[in-house]
Amino acid sequence: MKTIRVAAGSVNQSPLDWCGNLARLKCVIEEARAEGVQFLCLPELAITGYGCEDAFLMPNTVERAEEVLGELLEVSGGMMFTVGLPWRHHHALYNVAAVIVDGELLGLVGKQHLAGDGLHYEPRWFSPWPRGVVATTQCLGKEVSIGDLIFEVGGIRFGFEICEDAWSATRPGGHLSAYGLDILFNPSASHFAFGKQELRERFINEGARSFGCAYLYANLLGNESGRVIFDGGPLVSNRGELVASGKRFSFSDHTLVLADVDVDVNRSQVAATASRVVDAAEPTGLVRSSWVADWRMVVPSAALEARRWTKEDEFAQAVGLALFDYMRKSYSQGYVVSLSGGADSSAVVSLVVIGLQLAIGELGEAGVRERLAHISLGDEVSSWMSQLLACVYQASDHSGDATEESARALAQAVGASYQSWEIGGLVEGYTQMVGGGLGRDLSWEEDDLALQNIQARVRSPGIWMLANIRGALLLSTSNRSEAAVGYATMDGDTSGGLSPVGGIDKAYLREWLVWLEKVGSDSVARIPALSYVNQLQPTAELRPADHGQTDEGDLMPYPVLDVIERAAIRDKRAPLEVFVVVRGVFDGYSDAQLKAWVLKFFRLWCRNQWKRERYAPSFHVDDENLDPKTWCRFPILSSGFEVELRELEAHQGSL
Ligand SMILES: Nc1ncnc2c1ncn2[C@@H]1O[C@H](COP(=O)(O)OP(=O)(O)OC[C@H]2O[C@@H]([n+]3cccc(C(=O)O)c3)[C@H](O)[C@@H]2O)[C@@H](O)[C@H]1O
Ligand SMILES: Nc1ncnc2c1ncn2[C@@H]1O[C@H](COP(=O)(O)OP(=O)(O)OP(=O)(O)O)[C@@H](O)[C@H]1O
Ligand SMILES: NC(=O)CC[C@H](N)C(=O)O
Repeated sequence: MKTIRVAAGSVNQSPLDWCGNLARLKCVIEEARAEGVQFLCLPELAITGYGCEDAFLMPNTVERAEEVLGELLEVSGGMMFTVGLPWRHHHALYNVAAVIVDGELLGLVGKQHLAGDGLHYEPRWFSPWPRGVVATTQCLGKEVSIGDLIFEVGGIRFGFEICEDAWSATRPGGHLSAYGLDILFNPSASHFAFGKQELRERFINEGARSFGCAYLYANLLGNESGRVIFDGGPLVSNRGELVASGKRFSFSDHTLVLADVDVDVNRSQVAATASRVVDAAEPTGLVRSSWVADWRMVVPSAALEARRWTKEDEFAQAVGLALFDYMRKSYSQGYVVSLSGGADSSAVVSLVVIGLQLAIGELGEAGVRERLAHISLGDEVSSWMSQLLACVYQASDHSGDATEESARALAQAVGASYQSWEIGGLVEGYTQMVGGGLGRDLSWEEDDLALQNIQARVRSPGIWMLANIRGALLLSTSNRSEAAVGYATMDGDTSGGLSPVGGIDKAYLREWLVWLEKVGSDSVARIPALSYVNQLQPTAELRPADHGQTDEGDLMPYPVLDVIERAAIRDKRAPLEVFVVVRGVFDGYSDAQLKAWVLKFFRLWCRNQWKRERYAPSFHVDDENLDPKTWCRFPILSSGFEVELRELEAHQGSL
């Protein structure tokens, strides 16, 4: 029996936060040491933070990262760990994992497959390290190996797959395993998306099974740089079986999971695999160290977080954590929401509440005070919500009692501060002023959009003013479905610094609110006061009540909009193909009606790219994202699929 103790740790880092990032790394290393860990995996680019953007190109960034690495050497006595940083070699930048063993830097492993799709832009800054190439570099005043390396430390063989490396068909574990692997390390910076942890578990288990080793997976944690949420949730698999899985969406600075692995058992199983391809020669990139980890005689243990994740729970916890982190990392005093009592603003309020409740649940009162040290929180925990979240209902002449009741009930139930303002006089003032200048009275017949938009815009200055006074962030409430078709007033209801539900569609938000009212989970408490909003039909309430305005009347049913949007934008189908898709999904509508909605979608989509460019940053939750800065790019000016739409319009008969 030869048992080693391995661990994977997640850390909540911030880009370029040299002192904070170092302190958190030291903390997790010390905890691992106290637990007797011998081999520890820490995340990709954890020294600098993953989201440094073009600051990766600053020589200062690489120099500071090297200094931090030097400080980490000093706390590496008696153990091996790996941590990620950017590194320059031959005037190119590489994304590397440093391997540190008992006070010595053994080498720098280069990432071979750069992440360049979706919200990842690594090829903008980094070069991929070529397979099979090994070189030397000067780091911390000494010559060390860099490149496609494999290590033998105290008789334990280990190699690396750095995040995207493991997502590729040509993952490095395949060729490394020919030389015999005891451990494969995967330092990662893998963004949250619905259902993605299951996918990670699949390739981690599969790697560990087919390479016959222990697989250590360490992801980053939390809202690191604004938009992207990292799950945390470190994992250890041994020969295909998940043996340790850490908390996802933790509010702590770090999480750590341990596992004891019997190397002898793994090796004999591998030796018994007749189909295994073995390379008897030494690998070119072999780096050896004589440091010997103490062998243990302990029965392998496991630390599994056995939890089935629903999409509802993932959404609540990921965005709750993202909002909490955003508040503390932006040093703001809390949040302000213009609360209409409708679905979007109610969802935004609920997510802020969930974030604070989860933080209190996990960190306790003292822990939250420490995390929000820049805020002088009230003596009573029960007063915190009203201190950190202010909601304002802003009634116009067209607002209904039902929405005000819904807004008030929610704010009171969650303990947020609440007030109600009248904006009718301000709307009237602008209408008179502009009408006076034009020399005519404005009317709904002639000036419909302008009269709608002025109400949404008049709600903006007061709520911004309140945000300024409270030193708080104004949250905008736009959802992804509205963003797709520009169904929002720019500088009106789009006002705000952060858009928590900008990445999620309206139909799902409404389902989620029902779940939150009626179901909840072990971690996320129900909010029964959402019963009011869940009974309302979504409406902008911008036209007089007798116009019977509803979002779906102005646009189209949200479920249809979602299917069109997915087919057109995520799946990149042409208008006629989109029509074929929706026709296959919805048989209750006529062809003429569906065609009209597809045409409307494309026209509004093309016309409103400029609005999407101007939305406040939102959180990434899936691959249907429309954020032009990170995910979905489209020209602001274009012909708007003129020819394709004409063809669709003219199309008759069977398809
Ligand atoms: N390519 C371009 N680049 C830069 N700017 C461009 C532009 N095209 C138009 N514009 C500008 O945009 C203006 C029009 O945009 P904007 O003023 O935002 O308004 P607009 O898009 O015309 O109308 C807003 C729509 O959103 C709906 N809405 C508003 C508020 C709340 C809700 C709700 O769901 O609660 C719904 C409302 O019913 C209406 O259908 C133009 O006057 C022009 O100045
Ligand atoms: N009466 C109001 N009081 C305060 N804010 C309002 C009011 N009406 C609209 N707003 C602001 O404008 C945003 C957009 O309006 P919208 O009607 O789309 O709200 P909503 O919360 O999405 O409700 P719905 O589900 O009815 O669409 C709201 O989320 C809110 O921030
Ligand atoms: N940092 C990375 O290499 C991330 C890429 C990987 N496909 C992921 O999303 O997890």
